[in-house]
Amino acid sequence: MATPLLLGCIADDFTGATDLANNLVRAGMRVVQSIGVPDAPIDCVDAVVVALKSRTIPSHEAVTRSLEALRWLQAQGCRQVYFKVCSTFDSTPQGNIGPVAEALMQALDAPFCCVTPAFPENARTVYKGHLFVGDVLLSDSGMRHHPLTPMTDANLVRVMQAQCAREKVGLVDHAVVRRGAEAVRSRIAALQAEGVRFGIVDAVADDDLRTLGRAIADAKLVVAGSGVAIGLPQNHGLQPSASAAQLPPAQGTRAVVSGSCSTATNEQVRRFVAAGGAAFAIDPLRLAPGDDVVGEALAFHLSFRRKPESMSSPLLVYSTADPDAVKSVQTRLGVAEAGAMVERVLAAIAKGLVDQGVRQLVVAGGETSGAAVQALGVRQMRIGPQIDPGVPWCHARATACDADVHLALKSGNFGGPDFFTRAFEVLA
Ligand SMILES: Nc1ncnc2c1ncn2[C@@H]1O[C@H](COP(=O)(O)OP(=O)(O)O)[C@@H](O)[C@H]1O
Ligand SMILES: O=C(O)[C@@H](O)C(=O)COP(=O)(O)O
Repeated sequence: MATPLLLGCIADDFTGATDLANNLVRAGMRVVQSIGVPDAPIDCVDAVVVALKSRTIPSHEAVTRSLEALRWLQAQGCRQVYFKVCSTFDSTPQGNIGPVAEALMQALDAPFCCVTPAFPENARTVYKGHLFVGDVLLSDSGMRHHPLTPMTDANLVRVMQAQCAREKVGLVDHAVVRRGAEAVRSRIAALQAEGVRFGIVDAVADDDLRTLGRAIADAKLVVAGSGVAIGLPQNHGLQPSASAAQLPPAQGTRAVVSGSCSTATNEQVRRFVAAGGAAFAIDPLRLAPGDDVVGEALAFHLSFRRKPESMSSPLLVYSTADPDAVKSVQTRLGVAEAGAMVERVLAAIAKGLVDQGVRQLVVAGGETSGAAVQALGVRQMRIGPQIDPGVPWCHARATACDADVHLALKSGNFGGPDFFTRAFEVLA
């Protein structure tokens, strides 16, 4: 057997997985991200992040897939399990955070589990159990318009409790966290004595996450955004390391495929187009009757590349739209149907672009990234330099295209407004 893993991670989407892997790498762990459950042991790593696409699938399927990932991680001797969820707690009233967390807790026989999406570096903070995105409550942020997981309640104790069938949810509030790891452990013991088994943990700064990391050094399970990752490698004496971020030199041409409709992505698309970037817009209403939009996008790309001055410029293909436009498409096509149809088309375009020579590809959107990475036939990703908090460049074999590619999977609300141009500068 390979060396036992220090940390086994299960991420509910692919951008979330790279976000977590990025924070672990920066805090000094050797990490491999696997797309789905690996089929063989992975040697010389401290942590493996198993990326699932389980955020919006039916709960029972999310539970089954997460338990499969858990069994593999347990077979690698992992000591602690990290269920990575979104920093905006993206979920539906049915789950899947609660059902998966309960199933993992039961399978691990974990007596208690801390839960926090806090990621202060990306302006996600939790105070009195309420999640803030920047200066506003989650329910007042752009997340209330998310196409698949609109978030309309910022009270995470209430949101988590509504998704749990068995366990009670309590709060480890900031007054406790501020007093240090011992105080957090005492609060956990007090909650357990009351029969509470999940604790939403307040965190408004990185120091709070480091405190939490120390407090849960021996915990079997943690449910969190990527923020808690900064506090776990320290428990194994690991120090931040720069060498973990080296990737092979970048080659080929550049492209961005965007299916995210989040506020940050809308602004990134707007900036790119306003600056004169080459862009192909997808109208979802043309997909239902079966128009060959994939063929049109790829023909557009080929004609763009015929211009010699275009060789180093990225091409953008996007379905990104504002909340009103998304709503109108969903009314015509159905929410799930529209999402799945757009994902399928963008994934086919991503594969087609790599077949046409793109080797540096940014994909915006968690579900979109999941679909694209599966279409490319990627099995494992090496984590490289960070572009913006939560988004690293990665390097992978795209088996479906018989090519090596640099990939950046951008979470919807991550990245600065000029992300679609600056990402490539970081790689160069
Ligand atoms: N114009 C559109 N109308 C309706 N749905 C869309 C449109 N563009 C993208 N979608 C769908 O919205 C969802 C966006 O989710 P995702 O890719 O996870 O982005 P984010 O990271 O911003 O949450 C996907 O299922 C995608 O196919
Ligand atoms: O924690 C986060 O916010 C991200 O890692 C993440 O999971 C975002 O999901 P998407 O916005 O669907 O990309």
